[in-house]
Amino acid sequence: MGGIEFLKGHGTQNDFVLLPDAAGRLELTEARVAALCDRQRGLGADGVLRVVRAAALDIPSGGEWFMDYRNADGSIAEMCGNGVRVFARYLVDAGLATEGEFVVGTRAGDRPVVVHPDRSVTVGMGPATITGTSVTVVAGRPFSGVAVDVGNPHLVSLLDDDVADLDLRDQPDFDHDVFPHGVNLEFVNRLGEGALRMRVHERGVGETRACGTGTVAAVAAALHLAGTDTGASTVDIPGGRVEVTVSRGGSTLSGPAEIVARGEIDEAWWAAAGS
Ligand SMILES: N[C@H](CCC[C@H](N)C(=O)O)C(=O)O
Repeated sequence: MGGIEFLKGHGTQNDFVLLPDAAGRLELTEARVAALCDRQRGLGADGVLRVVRAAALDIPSGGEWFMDYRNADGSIAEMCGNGVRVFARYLVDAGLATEGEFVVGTRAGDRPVVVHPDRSVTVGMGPATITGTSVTVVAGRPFSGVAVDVGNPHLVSLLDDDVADLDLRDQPDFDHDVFPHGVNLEFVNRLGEGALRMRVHERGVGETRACGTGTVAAVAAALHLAGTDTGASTVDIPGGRVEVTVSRGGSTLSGPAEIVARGEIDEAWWAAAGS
């Protein structure tokens, strides 16, 4: 009995299980996503990227393919920047898209991508909108932050203390009135002109080694605090380095994307994991 095709990939060590499912037939329950992402019981990942034709979902999209992103806890998020890079990489490797420019559909809207010959990918990340300020509490210490909407919600705290010293093992507290649907929390050091360092505690996942939408939020927040809304920066995350640009017209994220493996999920495991 055949299994269910999957691939494993990552963008700056933010890792994903990809599920080719052109017709959208897989029953992707929260329980199944959580079991797939479990690093002992399942394949292990920060999230799942279902690869489905936009037409199969009746979602108006300028792109042929839609990225159905799920967080490791099974929750749905509007957008995943590192995920789009890996998704685009897969489409080109699978011959479903041509290297160069094309569009990927997401819950946050269409996202133009450029898959470069060196296997890196640039994503048009849309607007990064400053929506206010709020506070987060990490291991008893409060930090003020800038709220940024990148299609998904972020709170960016710029610190003088080295972000390496933060204990992010537990979910930092945040204001649920400001973020009723949860929030991704970024902690950032300025390294100098056009260079940031960041760690992130992701909504629906926990601390990850990278967060694409989070790096865009971090650059937008740093620019805002410097009194502008346009600029570019590298962002060093535990999983590597990305390049971000932010302007009034939108934002871009550039970085590596790798497909690591492909295989089959056991049908009996899939059935049992679903409930
Ligand atoms: N955890 C995020 C989604 C994934 C974001 C991150 N993996 C990225 O690369 O943007 C959220 O719930 O909004």
